[in-house]
Formats: sequence, C-alpha cells, structure tokens
Amino acid sequence: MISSGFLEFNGAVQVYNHACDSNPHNVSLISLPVIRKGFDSDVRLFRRGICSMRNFRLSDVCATPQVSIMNHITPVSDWNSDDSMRPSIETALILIRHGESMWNEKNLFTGSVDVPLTRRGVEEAIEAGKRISNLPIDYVYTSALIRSQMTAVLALIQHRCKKVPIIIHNCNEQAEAWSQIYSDEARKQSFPVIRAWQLNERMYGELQGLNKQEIAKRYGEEQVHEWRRSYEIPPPEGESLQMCSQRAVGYFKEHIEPHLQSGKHVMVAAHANTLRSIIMYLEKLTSRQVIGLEVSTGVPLLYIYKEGTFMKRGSPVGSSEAGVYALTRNLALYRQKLDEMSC
Ligand SMILES: O=C(O)[C@@H](CO)OP(=O)(O)O
Repeated sequence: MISSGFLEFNGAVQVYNHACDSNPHNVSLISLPVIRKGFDSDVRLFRRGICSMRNFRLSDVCATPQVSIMNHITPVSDWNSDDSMRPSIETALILIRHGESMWNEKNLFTGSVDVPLTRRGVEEAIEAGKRISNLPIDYVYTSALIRSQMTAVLALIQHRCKKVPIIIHNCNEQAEAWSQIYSDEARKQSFPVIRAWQLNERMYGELQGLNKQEIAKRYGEEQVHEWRRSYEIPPPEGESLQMCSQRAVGYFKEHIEPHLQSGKHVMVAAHANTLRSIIMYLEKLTSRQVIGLEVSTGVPLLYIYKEGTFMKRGSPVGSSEAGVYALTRNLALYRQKLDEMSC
C-alpha cells in the first residue's frame, strides 16, 4: 500500500509517500531524500485530524501506521484544528476569456449576440485547458453564452483529474429535478458548471453586428475607443463598462467570492468586458487604469485569494508551467498529488 502525507522540514513543506507491506510498522519513505539524510533531526509533521504539530523521528512514523493517509489533497479548510497551525485559507481563482469567436474573426461587435468559437478558438480553449490542468478547480462559472461554455468545457476536459464537466440546469424546478445525479461518486467526479447571464459580454447596443473598423471610420477612432474602453461612456443604446460591472462584479461578490472564502477553487470563463470589470475589482484599478486593460482570448489568468485580497500569480505567457504561474505551496502540493495519482 502506498500512502502519502505532508512533512515540513527546515521550513519546506513536502509531500511524501511511504510504502507499507503487511507489517504496518515496516514503513519506508520513498520520496523524501531530506528525511533519509536527516531522520534523526527534528522534523515537523502535519497530520490531518491526529495532531497539530510535533517533533518526531523516523521511528515515530514507523510506529504509527495510520499516520497521514490522505486520499486526496486536503482542502485548506480541513487542515488540523489547532488554530496556531492552520494556514489561512488560500484558494485559486482562474479567469479565462473565451477563445476566438466567429465574430471576433470577422471583427464585428458581438456583445450579447450568441456566437460560437472558430476552429482557432477551439484550439485556444484546449491550450488554455492544458495550462490549467494541474490547478485545483471545485466550481466553474460561465456566462449564458455558448462561446464561454465551449471554452470552459474544452478547457476542463484537458484537466488531469479527469473529472467530467456537468452543466447545472437550475433555471426551474423541473430542469433541476430532471438533471439530478443519484450517485455520490459520479457527483464527486464532476466539475459543476454554473451558467449566469450576469457574466455575459456587455450589451453593445446598436453596434452589435457592425464591423469595428468601419465604425471607427464612420465615427472616428477616438469616439469608438471611448465606446469600447472607457468606464462610464456607453455605446449607443448599450451598456457602459460601469453598467456591465454592476451585474458582473455584483454576481462575483455574491456567488463566487463566498466559495473562495470557504476554501473552494473557482474557474470563471467569461468575456473581455465582464472580465475587465472583475479584474478592475480584484486589482482595485481606477476608471482611468481600466482603459488600458486588455484581456486576450483563451489565456487563463491565475489569482490567489488569501485573507481578503487577490494576488495575481504571474503572466501566463511562458513556455513552461514554471514560467507561466508562480504556484503557491498548496497549488504545488495539489500538482504533486496529481503526479502521484497518475503513476
Ligand atoms: O465585440 C465585443 O463584444 C467585444 C469583445 O469581443 O469587443 P470589444 O473588444 O470591442 O469590447
């Protein structure tokens, strides 16, 4: 039997594995060289629900076969009950703008019009999924528009945990009843995908379906730039970023932030302007600063939520995972657990 746990040695937390044969006292540590070198030194052991923190020697591990068996990465909210040892809640928030849509390709104002992805958009979503395939995700939010849902589903099926994205249908009682899942296991092995119209692209009013370049020629670059990027100025009969922000950030605060606060990891697949308004909130940007904020199609952005603040973890343009996201300790542990499960 192989089991694993967390150890902290000289300030570095590591996941370790140990293999037990039929004699439960016969434990060999198989992936923690630092323990092999220094098992007589004091090592701090975290054990879920058993003790908070204590000094121990390798012989202690051997004498306690029940030690640290963990079937999955422990959510931070489940760490031991000793408050002095409990790490503060730290959760991941992934934001992805949908991949290229068929109207992005034609350079048309899209807004609330429900347009699917292009082949390139599909590829962007798959690539985005690969980039986040090692990150923990408990809940997925998309807009009510197909381009964000296609992106979310295509990205999620790349995830290494192999969970099944399941679209939640709760718009009325019958839809909810008819889409019930009666297996706890099947529910556990799924990503709940929650759709919310509040995350839809901002409504572009009378510009929807018109070509951006032609509109710029007709009304002037400056005017069109104001319609597209300013905070307060709405396009004709459409929503300003400020109006869009009221519903998108309002929804984020009411439905998404509470998950992050309770130790759950969340992915949001949405649109250029709903994400601009959410990023404005996360990064406390001013209405002037948000003018320069652009969000590319199909590029996942990672934020860590901790103690009421959001920290951006790197720019996802590097060629390697390390170059893409600076993983926190908890995220590195999650990734390591996925590695163990797949070998
Ligand atoms: O057309 C749209 O709906 C949006 C996003 O594609 O365009 P813009 O970048 O001008 O806000």
